[in-house]
Amino acid sequence: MPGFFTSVFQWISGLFWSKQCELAVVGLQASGKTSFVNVITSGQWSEGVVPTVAFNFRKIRRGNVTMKVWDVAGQPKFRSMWERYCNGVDAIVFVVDSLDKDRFNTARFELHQLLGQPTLSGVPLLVLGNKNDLEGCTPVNELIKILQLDRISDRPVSCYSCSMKSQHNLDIVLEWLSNRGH
Ligand SMILES: Nc1nc2c(ncn2[C@@H]2O[C@H](COP(=O)(O)OP(=O)(O)OP(=O)(O)O)[C@@H](O)[C@H]2O)c(=O)[nH]1
Ligand SMILES: [Mg+2]
Repeated sequence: MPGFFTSVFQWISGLFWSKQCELAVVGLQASGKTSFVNVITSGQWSEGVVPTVAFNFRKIRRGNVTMKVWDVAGQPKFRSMWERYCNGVDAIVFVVDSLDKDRFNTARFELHQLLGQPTLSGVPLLVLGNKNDLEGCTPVNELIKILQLDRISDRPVSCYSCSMKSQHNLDIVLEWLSNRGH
């Protein structure tokens, strides 16, 4: 019986507290953006993802939160599209391969170039240092320095080390995202 009351309470509170959250997921190619979207959509990890061409759009429901997700391609020829998909979202998710040290400078350049767009002023930013299941990954405090996240002062910024493969830290990532809903 308590279970019945709990679920009725959850249903009623869902009517009042249901939220919408629109996200754009960007970052260099092969950082794990599509893997992130797959895992939060279906809870399923799969090695067999193909590079995204242009973008994918997904709509998912997690508890009382409905998320609309733009998964944008990361290859150089697609990066000029990032601003268009980030415009008007509740949060930008920037995914970094935390092992790919050779491309950290490029990731920092592309991130700050994007955030400098006047249309994106104030949009909250979540940076994910992905692939922390692999040995040699860069810890979150180093990523914050390398990507110069401490210099961003015009918006809320968070950074987590995580893994789509092991799903480490995805609970706090989802919690952060649900708090961006309206
Ligand atoms: N070990 C490990 N591999 C991962 C993880 N996340 C993604 N990968 C692998 O990284 C590769 C690229 O993943 P994608 O999700 O396609 O990357 P993407 O950022 O969507 O790439 P583009 O669509 O080209 O921009 C794939 O081989 C994934 O299996 C992770 O957390 N751990
Ligand atoms: Mg992709």
